[in-house]
Amino acid sequence: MTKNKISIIGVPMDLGQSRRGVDMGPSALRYAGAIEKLEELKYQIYDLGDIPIIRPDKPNTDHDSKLKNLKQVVEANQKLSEMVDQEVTKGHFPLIFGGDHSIAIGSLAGISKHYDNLGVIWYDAHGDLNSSETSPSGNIHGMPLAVSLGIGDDKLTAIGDYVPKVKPENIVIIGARSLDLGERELIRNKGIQVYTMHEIDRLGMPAVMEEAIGYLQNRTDGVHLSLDLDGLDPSEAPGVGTPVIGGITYRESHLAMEMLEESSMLTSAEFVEVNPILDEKNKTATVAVGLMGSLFGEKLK
Ligand SMILES: NC(=[NH2+])NCCC[C@H](N)C(=O)O
Ligand SMILES: [Mn+2]
Ligand SMILES: [Mn+2]
Repeated sequence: MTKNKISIIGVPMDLGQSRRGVDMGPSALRYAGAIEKLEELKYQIYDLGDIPIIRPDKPNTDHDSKLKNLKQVVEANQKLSEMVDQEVTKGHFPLIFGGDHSIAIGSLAGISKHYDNLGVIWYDAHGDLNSSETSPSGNIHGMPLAVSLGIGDDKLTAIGDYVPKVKPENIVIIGARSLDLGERELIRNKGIQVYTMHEIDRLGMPAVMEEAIGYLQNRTDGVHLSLDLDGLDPSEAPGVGTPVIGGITYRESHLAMEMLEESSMLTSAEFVEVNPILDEKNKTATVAVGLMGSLFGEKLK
């Protein structure tokens, strides 16, 4: 990692989807020793705590767009984008703890204004490329990557006051195995680079990461890692709200993190979708903290 100051921001958000528990993700990650691990690796940690999320009395749906809890998701992401922006301005590495994946809207809004060509690695079973028209669920956690491309509800795309946040050719999706029809169409039309489980099985993780890193190195001036724990196989990361079998293994994920750290290209990261209520003895947060170790330079010898 090029920076030695890390700013941690927790986002206890579960309003981008319908299962309770993912709002406890930041606590679970802290409980699993995230801060201690990074301190061991000699980083200076600035823990900004968790941002307040206003929970409505009952889940609400926007009448025109069927999006769930739109108002609260917009407010939280606006706040997150401002905080992230400040930390990047200070020269710190922003590390965001989710929360459901809708928080990537705020992370990317805060980070990307500092780069001409921000690269994004989307490590996930899903594409999160839906809009209100294509979403099967109305869950905003299935939309953040589309929103960052400028596609979706104006209230979401306008966060941070500029559109779009990322260019399709600067995105690499890794681990996809559940893509809705509209998402596939968008991937095809925009030429987004996707390594599905098919490519990971066929080429192997080392070749996939080498290719992905080479691809981004040539075209970006910073790279954000958005790691959804459901990218991993649910046998190894069971504490997630939308598990999909046939995922990336723990070992492959460690290797991916190590290769990213060797590339020194990463400028920000987030770990999302940890749901301790659905978990087994905090296994998923523990896996996430292990991966953070590799991402930030922990070595076996
Ligand atoms: N971040 C996630 N876990 N996203 C899951 C999205 C699932 C589905 N594609 C949807 O739009 O509802
Ligand atoms: Mn996912
Ligand atoms: Mn996701």
